Amino acid sequence: MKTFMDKDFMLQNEVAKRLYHDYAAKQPIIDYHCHLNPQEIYEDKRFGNLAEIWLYGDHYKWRAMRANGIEEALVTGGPGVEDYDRFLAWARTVPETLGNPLYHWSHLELRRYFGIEETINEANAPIIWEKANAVLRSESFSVRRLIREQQVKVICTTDDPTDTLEYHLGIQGIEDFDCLVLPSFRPDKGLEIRRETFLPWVRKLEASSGMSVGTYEAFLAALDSRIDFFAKVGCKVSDHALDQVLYAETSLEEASAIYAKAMDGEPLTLEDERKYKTYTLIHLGEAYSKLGWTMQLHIHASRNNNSRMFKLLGPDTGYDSIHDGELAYPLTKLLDAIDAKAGLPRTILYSLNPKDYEVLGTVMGSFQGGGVPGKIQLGSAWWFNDTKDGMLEQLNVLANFGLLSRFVGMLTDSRSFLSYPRHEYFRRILCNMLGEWVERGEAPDDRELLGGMVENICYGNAKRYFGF
Ligand SMILES: O=C(O)[C@@H](O)[C@H](O)[C@H](O)C(=O)CO
Repeated sequence: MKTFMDKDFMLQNEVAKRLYHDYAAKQPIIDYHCHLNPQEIYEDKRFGNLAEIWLYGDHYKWRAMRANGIEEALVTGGPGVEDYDRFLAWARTVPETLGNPLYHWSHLELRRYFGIEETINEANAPIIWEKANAVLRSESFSVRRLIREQQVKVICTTDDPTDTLEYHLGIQGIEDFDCLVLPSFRPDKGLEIRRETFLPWVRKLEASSGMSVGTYEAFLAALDSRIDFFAKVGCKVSDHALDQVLYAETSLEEASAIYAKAMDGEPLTLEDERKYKTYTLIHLGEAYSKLGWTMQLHIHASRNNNSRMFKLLGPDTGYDSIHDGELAYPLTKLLDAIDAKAGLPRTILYSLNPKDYEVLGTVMGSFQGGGVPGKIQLGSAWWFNDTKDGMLEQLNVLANFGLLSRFVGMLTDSRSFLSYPRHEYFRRILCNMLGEWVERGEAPDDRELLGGMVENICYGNAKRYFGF
């Protein structure tokens, strides 16, 4: 019987062990999509205790705690609730998460950052709390030190077009920090024309660009000016949440009239939204293509389902789920329209719904080319799918429908600085899958072929693909 989480964790054969230890483990990390706060990197934040760094923003853990019957005050905090109380509630929950990646991630994080090998449970909570906090209090434990020690070479945060990017600019001036911290252009609030956030956001765009937004064409010009600003700060990636993929044939005149209705506070129909989003996304896709940026499309999330808790806690607090909806038709039409305008940019297609993988795996093939290896990517197993089974499913679909060897690999998509072991988790799963192919005689035991593939998927492909 294998020891829990030893050096060969999740590596079930000799080829897998060799591929991981000799190739994957040595590769630096490019985390091209996450939700880390650039201000905390710039200020080199230190953390007061394990609850602060582990529980303050991680809605993955919050969901598990709620499912375990932990009262909300101990999940997201409340009057009179001490940090240790929250940590103890999490320590009580971890044993119940066995089978969920949180069990593996939590133990990996204690090992990798704190050298703690105790099993997480209520009995061990005091010693874990004491040991981890002693490390957190040490002079060397800061955000930038964490990033450096994990060999993270690129971080792409998720940023609103109206953001000043002051901290990204500030980080560029830090001499002894060799990690690129780049913004990602995420204009969701400028696309959601039927939401109450739209008009206030347009005013923010007007202020941040210093440009008029009185007409739709002026709005697009203001957006373009923010794209240019982001590019000057080093941005190479855009990102869109397409909770539903909408497409409708339209024109500048129609989109302009819809924008004018929105600016006058008039109600819009779903058809209006389809047309507005279509024209705006085509415009943005053309801009991304001209800049050589990568366009990420995050499809089929159902967000903030619990309206009662949304009012209390806001977005990204663990009340989301997998959405479904029409995909093949609107997505192929949208991608084709962008491609016809200026050639599709490098595009990564993520879906939160694994039933979409085969559709995405074949849609990819309709738009490859331009001399760019892996130009269109099937995005890594996202959010609820970044489990062992979910990662294997995405890797197998990509291998069956496209070129696994050209995959740009894993990302953390996290708000926590302790999440880089998710890359290790992915790398171990990838190496074990390839090792199993060799063990079954389905792949040659060719060190150069397999080792090179592993190094590329872990790091090399992303470095070349994004142009970091
Ligand atoms: O980028 C997104 O929209 C999602 O990843 C979302 O931010 C979610 O809260 C998340 O981070 C899941 O890992």
